[in-house]
Amino acid sequence: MSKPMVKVENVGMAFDTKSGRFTALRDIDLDIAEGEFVSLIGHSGCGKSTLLNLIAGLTLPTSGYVICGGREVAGPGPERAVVFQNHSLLPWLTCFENVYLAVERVFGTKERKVKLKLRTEAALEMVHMAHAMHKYPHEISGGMKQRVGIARAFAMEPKVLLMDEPFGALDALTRASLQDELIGVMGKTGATVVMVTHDVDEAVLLSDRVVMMTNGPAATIGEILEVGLPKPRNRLELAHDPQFADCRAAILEFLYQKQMKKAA
Ligand SMILES: Nc1ncnc2c1ncn2[C@@H]1O[C@H](COP(=O)(O)OP(=O)(O)OP(=O)(O)O)[C@@H](O)[C@H]1O
Repeated sequence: MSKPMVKVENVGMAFDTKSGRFTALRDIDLDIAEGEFVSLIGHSGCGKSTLLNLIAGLTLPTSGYVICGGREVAGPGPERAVVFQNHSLLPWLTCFENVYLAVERVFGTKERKVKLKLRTEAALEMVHMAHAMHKYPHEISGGMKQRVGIARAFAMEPKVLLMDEPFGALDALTRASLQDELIGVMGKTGATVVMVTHDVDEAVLLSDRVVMMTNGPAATIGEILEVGLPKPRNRLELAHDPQFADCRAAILEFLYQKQMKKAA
């Protein structure tokens, strides 16, 4: 791998709780290349969000360090945009204004308003939300809100896009159409992405590599699967692809045999 975009080096994370110190993560080593799409998968509570938050700089590790774009992560920054499960749009702003606010924060000091508006519109068009850009969040569906959240993140042109179960709150059909849209957007932007998911099919469909985490406490990386399917991917074609089935089976085996046995 050429110089990684994200480097997680010997990271451990412990929380001080009422009942003492709780070690959530230990010995996490992970290099993510520029343009790579990596999913984090594992049983509930194993520490996927904790790891994503460490890369986002929302929390700092108790041991080891995280490097992004050659610099140590010491807090959140616009080069690492985060998309959460629940859109987190500001309810008093329209879709356009929600995206514009982020664009202005990142580019406002060096670009004119007309350019900022164009950036905002382009991001909303990319997720097919241009038609509803002047609507307020309460006027649009959950899937549409999530599209706006993704547009806002891409509009910031982050080096790394971090997504914590971005489609987890959506029904299966909306989720599938957003995954397909994300495949299209990825093809255009070549962004580096780290995504937390519980969905095995989603992980295989979208990822270059799937990082499988052991059960907590003191969770770590158990196995890493190289997906290797050519991109862009088409969900209908993959439904009959033996390589897709093998990837799926490898993850299921890790989650429901190897990890379940340990938990038992
Ligand atoms: N701020 C905190 N203080 C104490 N414990 C925490 C804190 N944040 C997370 N934890 C604990 O760390 C462990 C990992 O939590 P995390 O939310 O990262 O898991 P997860 O794999 O993302 O879970 P899920 O799939 O259910 O969202 C859990 O046991 C959780 O209770």
